[in-house]
Amino acid sequence: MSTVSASHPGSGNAARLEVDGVSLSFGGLKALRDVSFEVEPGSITALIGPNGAGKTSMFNCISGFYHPQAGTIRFDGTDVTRMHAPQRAKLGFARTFQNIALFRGMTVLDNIKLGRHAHMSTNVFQALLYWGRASREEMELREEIERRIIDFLEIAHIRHMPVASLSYGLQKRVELARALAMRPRILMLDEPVAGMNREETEDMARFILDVKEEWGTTILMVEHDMGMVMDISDHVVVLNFGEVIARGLPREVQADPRVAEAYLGSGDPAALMAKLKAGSEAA
Ligand SMILES: Nc1ncnc2c1ncn2[C@@H]1O[C@H](COP(=O)(O)OP(=O)(O)OP(=O)(O)O)[C@@H](O)[C@H]1O
Repeated sequence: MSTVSASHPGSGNAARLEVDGVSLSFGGLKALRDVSFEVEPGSITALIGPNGAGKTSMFNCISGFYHPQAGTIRFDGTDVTRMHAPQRAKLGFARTFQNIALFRGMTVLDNIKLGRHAHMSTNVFQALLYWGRASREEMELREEIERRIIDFLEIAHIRHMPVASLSYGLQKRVELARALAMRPRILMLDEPVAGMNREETEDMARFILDVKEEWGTTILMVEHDMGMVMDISDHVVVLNFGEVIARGLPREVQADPRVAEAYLGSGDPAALMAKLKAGSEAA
């Protein structure tokens, strides 16, 4: 397993996120209605719900791609609701994407290096200029961070390979590495195990838990794999038709008839448990 010490640059720097009364409409369609929840520092919170429930819309409001018409998003007490995505990245927001967003022709290491740019500028070209000006000490510090992330995620053997040559599961791991290179205070994972086989899913779940436990990073994820969500989350928030219908510990959410109804059309938690179990075993 990994050897990252408690003195890792990301440790002890977790942030609290508060979503308070957020509403978002697209024309006449209400994608989010008065959504409120908290993500505690150093915890894993999962945002779940059936297709079209509003999970991606919520994620985009938190990372700054969308701006809600009502409500407030606070990050360690700072109101970030009107801030743009690059400003939020500078505060410590980092995210991965549902469809992998890597430069496929570039090596793993170069992709991870691009994670740095969040703290320097708003685009890659400015980041490249910055590297030219950065002091030797800064460069050494960043290289140390990259080396530790690469060891941590067990990708040293592929660091000089082009991303396009890697399996899907490894590409997702490189995307996580790039997000970690931003030294996030909150890590937002958009369907981190979508499309993965069981072994890849278990590896990714282990790495996500390690990020929380060894770095203390606050983690918010959207994920459809219920087995994985229930295994590693501290807190689960359930959206349906843009509204929070349940939130709490994984076992509380699983036992909630409103959640069973949203997923199955009936309020039988036992049937939901059976479906989740079947889904996990089939994957
Ligand atoms: N850019 C947009 N323009 C118009 N409607 C949108 C836009 N983005 C989302 N919607 C609508 O808002 C609602 C919520 O969509 P959203 O993608 O947030 O749900 P989701 O829970 O992430 O779904 P899925 O699990 O299928 O990804 C849906 O009815 C969707 O069609």
